[in-house]
Amino acid sequence: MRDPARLDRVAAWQAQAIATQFPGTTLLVGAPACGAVLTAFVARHLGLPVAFVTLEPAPAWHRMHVPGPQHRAVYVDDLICTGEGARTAAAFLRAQGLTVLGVSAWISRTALAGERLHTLAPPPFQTWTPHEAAPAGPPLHVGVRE
Ligand SMILES: O=C(O)c1cc(=O)[nH]c(=O)n1[C@@H]1O[C@H](COP(=O)(O)O)[C@@H](O)[C@H]1O
Repeated sequence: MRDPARLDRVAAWQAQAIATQFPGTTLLVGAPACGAVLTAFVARHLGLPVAFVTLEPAPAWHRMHVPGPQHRAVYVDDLICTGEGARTAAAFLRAQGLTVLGVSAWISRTALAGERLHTLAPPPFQTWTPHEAAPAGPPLHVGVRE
């Protein structure tokens, strides 16, 4: 999402969902790249600290914050597609001694069995074919898979 003000509105909604669905959360863990940006926005609404994971070449903490094992963490992302990233991250957090309360996302293609998943909107994804030229009217989705 390119507009920070709009991102913040969704982040506020996601923060409210996390407060309701995952009470007792002490840390938000952001997915790589855009997930990290989103997570910082969400955390600001909850007054919680953040940490970020990198998944390639192997799961690791981003050096900005290596949290202790006492945390009760929620993994935050915008979209869950195959669920592989979320699963890998959750396994990493547990291996680091943290308690994983669940995963919060906007929408997911998978139920993410074995993890507690909460999404802002129900499945399924709506998928668009990228357009080269503007269609007769909005919306125009360029290079977007989901
Ligand atoms: O840009 C992306 O990484 C991305 C593009 C897209 O169209 N769909 C999509 O799910 N993603 C990201 O891919 C990650 C989820 O992929 P899975 O690990 O397959 O569930 C999330 O971090 C999403 O933000």
